[in-house]
Amino acid sequence: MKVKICGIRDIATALSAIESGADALGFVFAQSKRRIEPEEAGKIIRQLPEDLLKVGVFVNETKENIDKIVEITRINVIQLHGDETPEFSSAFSIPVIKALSVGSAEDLSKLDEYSSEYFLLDSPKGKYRGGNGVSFDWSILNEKHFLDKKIILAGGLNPDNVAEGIKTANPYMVDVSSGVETEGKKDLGKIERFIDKARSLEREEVK
Ligand SMILES: O=C(O)c1ccccc1N[C@@H]1O[C@H](COP(=O)(O)O)[C@@H](O)[C@H]1O
Repeated sequence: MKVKICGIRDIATALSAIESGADALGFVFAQSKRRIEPEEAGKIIRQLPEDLLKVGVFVNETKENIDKIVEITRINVIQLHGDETPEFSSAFSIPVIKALSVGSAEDLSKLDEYSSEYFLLDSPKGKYRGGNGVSFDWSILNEKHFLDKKIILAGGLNPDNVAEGIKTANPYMVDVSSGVETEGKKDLGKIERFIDKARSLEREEVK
C-alpha cells in the first residue's frame, strides 16, 4: 500500500516520514493552516530523494502560478483540490492528482470526466477545501470497480481507521494530514504508526 503524508512544513518531518516508509509528501500552496511558501518548500524538496513523489496541493489556482511554483519548488506531481475542470486538469506536463469530493455515490460519475493520472477521493469541503479531518462513507467505493484508475483514499484517515479504510475501499494509495498531527503539528510517532497500520494488511496476506 502506498502512503502520502500531506502538509509537510519542515525538513525533519519530511525525512522522518521517508524513514517511516512514505512514498509521497504533500506541500500545501492553498489557503490552509498548513500552507508553506514556495521558496521554503523548494529548500526542503531539494534535500529529498529524486524518486519520491513531491506533491504540490493547489485549490483553484491559475495555471501560470502553478507552473511558476513547479519551477521554484521542483514538485513532481500537482494535486488539484478545487473546482478545476477536466480541460484545466489535463494542461500540465507533470502528473496530476484530481481531488473529488464524495458526498454520495453519484459524485463518483465525475471520475469518467477527467483523464488525470491519479484521483483523490475526499469528503465534501469543510472550513477549508481539504485537510479537515473528516471521513466520508467508504462503503460507497466498495460497490464500484475502479480497475483502470489509481484511487487515493483521503479524508479523516488516522492510524486507528486506515486499515479499515483500505479493506473497504481497496485504494491504490492512502493520504493523511490531520490524522497524523497532535495539537496542530505533525506527530512523528503517529506518522510511523499510520504507515505501519496501512501496510499491516499486506503482512497478513503474506502469512
Ligand atoms: O491539508 C490541508 O490543509 C489542505 C488544504 C487545502 C486542500 C487540501 C488539503 N489537504 C488534503 O486534504 C486531504 C484530507 O485531509 P485530512 O487527512 O482529512 O486532514 C489530505 O489528505 C490532503 O491531501
